[in-house]
Amino acid sequence: MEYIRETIDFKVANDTAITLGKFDGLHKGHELLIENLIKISNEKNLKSVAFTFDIPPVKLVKEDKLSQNKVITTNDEKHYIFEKTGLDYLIECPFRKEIMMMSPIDFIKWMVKSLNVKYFIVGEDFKFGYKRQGNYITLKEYSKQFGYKVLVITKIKDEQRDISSTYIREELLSGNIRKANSLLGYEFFVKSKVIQGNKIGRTIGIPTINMILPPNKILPPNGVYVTSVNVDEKWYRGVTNVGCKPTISDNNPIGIETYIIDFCQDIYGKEVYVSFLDFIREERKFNSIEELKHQMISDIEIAKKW
Ligand SMILES: Cc1cc2nc3c(=O)[nH]c(=O)nc-3n(C[C@H](O)[C@H](O)[C@H](O)COP(=O)(O)O)c2cc1C
Ligand SMILES: Nc1ncnc2c1ncn2[C@@H]1O[C@H](COP(=O)(O)OP(=O)(O)O)[C@@H](O)[C@H]1O
Repeated sequence: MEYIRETIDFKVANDTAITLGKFDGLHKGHELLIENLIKISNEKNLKSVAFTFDIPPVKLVKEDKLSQNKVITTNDEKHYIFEKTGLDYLIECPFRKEIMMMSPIDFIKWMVKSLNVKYFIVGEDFKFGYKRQGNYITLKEYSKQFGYKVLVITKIKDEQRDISSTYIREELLSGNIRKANSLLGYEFFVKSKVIQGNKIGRTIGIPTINMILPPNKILPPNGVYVTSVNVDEKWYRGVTNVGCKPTISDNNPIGIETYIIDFCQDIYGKEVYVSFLDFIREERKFNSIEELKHQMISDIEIAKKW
């Protein structure tokens, strides 16, 4: 997959089929769009393209609180998931003012000219162009003029409710990891580098990898979770604390740290993936590190048996 970013002057020489969106979380609904995109690209001999913006557009349009702009997947995590889909191109377009101001027709012209689009594959609620004025009907109106086809994909439902990034964010923020994972179609994960912590872990015989997260990454509520950890392409069972370690001090920033079961390596600086499987308990302030250690040992036992 070719990853095009930090430019609005992209070009693809071949004819293409394209899907567009924010794709936050790349959930089951997005997966259906991508499956259709790949099928059509193969049938019609087109290159497959996913077009997304490099930050959630809402961030530039409204001066909202950070909590309302949190994402399920960062750009880097999204790139990692897209990489596995087998698409030909991922375009992560900078969300610049000139693009925000483009009318729907100008947006279509731009796509057709720079990417030779022969097929648009979009969800039924896809909106584009200035003030989100364009939708799939607009795309269809101009299809003859510009020589492309449009396939509209109906949203997948979970019982009565459409599967959406908003739905999944709600479930994650409520701590319903298993529900969020079932809507995502994979396990919610965090990808980042291992940094130095307070070095207390090893003194109690439970070393933990500490990870720094971008401020806009959504996290489940503070607590202890069963996780899977990927180090150097190998998966291990883990047990992860999300929170500010109130037992250690009162002003730790929120972070995530993981004890990896049956693992003994120095991995500072390595990029790891921590996938969340289930909630064990809330984070608590213990009276001593010794009490915390006892609790951590029983958390590890739960994770081992899970
Ligand atoms: C399974 C697990 C459960 C934890 N639970 C709590 C907790 O309830 N309260 C708390 O203050 N810290 C908790 N922590 C964080 C510990 O305080 C932390 O791992 C320890 O201080 C070592 O930190 P260090 O890696 O920075 O040295 C937990 C950590 C793990 C791995
Ligand atoms: N089973 C394990 N789980 C997590 N980290 C481990 C494990 N075994 C060794 N390590 C290493 O130990 C480091 C954590 O030790 P710790 O004393 O908690 O230090 P820190 O506070 O810097 O995280 C990890 O970053 C990792 O390199």
